Amino acid sequence: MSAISIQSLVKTFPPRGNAPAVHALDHVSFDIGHGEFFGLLGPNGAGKTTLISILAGLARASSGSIKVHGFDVRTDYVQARRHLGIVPQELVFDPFFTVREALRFQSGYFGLNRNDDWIDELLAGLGLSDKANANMRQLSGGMKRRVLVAQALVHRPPVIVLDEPTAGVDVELRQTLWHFVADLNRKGHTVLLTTHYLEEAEALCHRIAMLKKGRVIALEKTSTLLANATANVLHFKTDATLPPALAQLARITGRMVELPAHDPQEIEQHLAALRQAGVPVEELEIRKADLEDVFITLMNAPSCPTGVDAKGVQA
Ligand SMILES: Nc1ncnc2c1ncn2[C@@H]1O[C@H](COP(=O)(O)OP(=O)(O)OP(=O)(O)O)[C@@H](O)[C@H]1O
Repeated sequence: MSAISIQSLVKTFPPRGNAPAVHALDHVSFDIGHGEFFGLLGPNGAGKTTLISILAGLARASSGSIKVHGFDVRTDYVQARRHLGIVPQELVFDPFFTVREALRFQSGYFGLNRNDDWIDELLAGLGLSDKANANMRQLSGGMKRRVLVAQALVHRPPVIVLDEPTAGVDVELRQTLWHFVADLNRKGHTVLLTTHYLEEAEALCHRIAMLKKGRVIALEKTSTLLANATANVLHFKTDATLPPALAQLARITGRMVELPAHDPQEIEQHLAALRQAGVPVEELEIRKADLEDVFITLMNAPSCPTGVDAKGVQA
């Protein structure tokens, strides 16, 4: 039995006014094993939040199923929910509670009345001990996010779901959060993470599913995705405009240009094309491809799933 099992999940939002129907999830299937740190990646609108909303019981699938520790999130909601700790993307909280009251209230929701020892442990682990009696509305955005993490964990769920937990969060909180979550994972908790920070996904996730327009287009170990990637990236800065053939391949951030290259010959071809177009380059270096390169290559490729068959089932 898997920690999370997703079978041919479909979510279609019906047409509204002039807007056509949206196929937010199109036969998504994958399993997450016990103790895995699993990344769900995809561009805006790929379907990540829709999938997590169905998992959390906040939205209903059009067809297909999700099970948590064998419990169907629809037909066995209470049991499925007990096994899940969900850290939502949005900062939702009751402004009138103190931090401790919010955590006690959430504990009560799961029938846990004497939970203060665990609440104290959570507060300490998340650097919140000195905020225990602060009112929620007095906390900074980053502190509120820490409380949301603690809230998700009050009932010691074996599966933790984090929906973009580091969006708009400073470096220090990111580090605290990752240290804390990685530790929980080492202790055996399963983690499902969605993030737009691919460096974090590369560093933390054992396995990754990439969604594009509601379909799984890659489902692999992180190491396999990286090993199969374009071998090298030509990295440089320039003020000039690239010739169109190169611009099409490049990732351009301000003055910084990154060009994927499969082999030394292709690096030489790129350099020759730049010389021919009179593009001056500064700080030229060649580096190994990272997860962001893999992500961009897969998202720009015509539909060609990696590690999945046509129905989204793992090979
Ligand atoms: N309530 C809704 N009604 C109609 N369409 C919706 C609704 N919620 C989401 N969608 C659409 O479903 C698709 C998937 O959206 P979703 O929010 O799941 O993507 P996402 O991968 O989480 O994106 P992001 O990274 O921006 O959070 C999008 O096209 C979105 O516009």
